[in-house]
Amino acid sequence: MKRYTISHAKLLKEELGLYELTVDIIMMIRVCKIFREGLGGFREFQIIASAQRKHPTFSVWDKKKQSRITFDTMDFVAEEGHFPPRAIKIMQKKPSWRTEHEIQALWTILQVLDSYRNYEEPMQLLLAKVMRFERFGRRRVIVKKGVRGNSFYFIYLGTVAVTEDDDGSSAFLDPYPILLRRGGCFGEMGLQSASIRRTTVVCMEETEFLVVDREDVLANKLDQEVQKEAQHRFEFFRKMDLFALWSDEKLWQLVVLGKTEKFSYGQLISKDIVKSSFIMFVCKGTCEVLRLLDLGESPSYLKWVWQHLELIDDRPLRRRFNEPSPRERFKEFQIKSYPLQDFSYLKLLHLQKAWEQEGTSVSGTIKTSGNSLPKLLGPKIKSKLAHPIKCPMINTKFGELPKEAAVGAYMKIHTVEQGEII
Ligand SMILES: Nc1ncnc2c1ncn2[C@@H]1O[C@@H]2COP(=O)(O)O[C@H]2[C@H]1O
Repeated sequence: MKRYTISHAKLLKEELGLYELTVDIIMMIRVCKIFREGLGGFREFQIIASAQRKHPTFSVWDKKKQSRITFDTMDFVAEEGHFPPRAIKIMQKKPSWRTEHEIQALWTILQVLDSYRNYEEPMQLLLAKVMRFERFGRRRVIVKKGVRGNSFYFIYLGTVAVTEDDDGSSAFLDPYPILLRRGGCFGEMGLQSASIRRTTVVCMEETEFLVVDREDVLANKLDQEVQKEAQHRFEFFRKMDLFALWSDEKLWQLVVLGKTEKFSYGQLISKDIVKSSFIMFVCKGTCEVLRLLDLGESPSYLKWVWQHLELIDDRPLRRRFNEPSPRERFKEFQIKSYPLQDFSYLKLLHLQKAWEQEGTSVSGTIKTSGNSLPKLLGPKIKSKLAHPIKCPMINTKFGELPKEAAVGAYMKIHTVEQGEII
């Protein structure tokens, strides 16, 4: 009995020791976490704090506390483009701890982001309530293809690339990676369900994000707003003739793949629609498709400009631009005049044989009009400006062109109406 009592006490002591050790470990983890968070904030401050401050701080004597309170004005100013430190501080708080006033302040700052403004105001305020701030360096993978994810990201500063590989390395080798910049967003599917990521997103430079986590979305009833918006998109597609034969299930798959974007009057939607990887449906309003007629890309414009400049400058015209020889142009014309596919090589062989048989020379039959200058303009310009012109030049495909003469014009080629597709 005695022996049993001793061993029981020993066991109890051992268990207590284990308990104390566990408590110590938990305590240490908590302390480390607090330090980490503190240092994170300090690092952000160091990055953001400007090197040249005029009147960075001022202090007042607090009578109650009998101590000096120091106030750093730079806390309220962000270095150009960075997320303001005051907003970072608000975003470090739990959503439920953020006051109405703070949410309103965040809402104002976030208006610079196009993708944020796309949402209706109630949704914008809810997002401001739950967002957290993150900053990551170049090459950091934010979302990994094939991995389940439940966060949605707004880009406040910097650039990310969307890639098909797992580690995002292809973005640094690809001459034309898919890039998302300030004001863009990605991972929106993570808001509706913890879905598998379709692509990898990697930072191309130091990038600042505002992140929305799914658990915060659910806790703050944001999912209802997201659902409302998705329902709206579903109804829009349902009315379109194009999807008349699609089942509801298929249409929902399309709905979750897309997002609604708003553009103001005169705002550029896409610089080169041919290179865009999106299909756009116009839900409201109209937009215009313009074609740029870049005169700098036109050899005849270049020739025309130089014809006029040579009159002033008195230099040989042909030296100025790399126009192909008439023979080359004729060959190219004959090749192009063949219909069907690109059998250029065979066509050229065939043509050469034909010329050999006929014993004709192509250059003999073509005359260039390049040296024939407009007679009327000549004397007038010459008499006005007898000295050579010095002006900044740009290099084009066909030779040098005075910078001022590198002009172009946009031509409207189509208007896309509500319910139509780009
Ligand atoms: N071609 C693309 N252009 C821009 N963004 C894309 C493209 N493909 C995927 N994405 C975004 O990259 C994200 C990767 O994670 P998700 O699949 O959750 O959501 C994806 C989209 O938000």
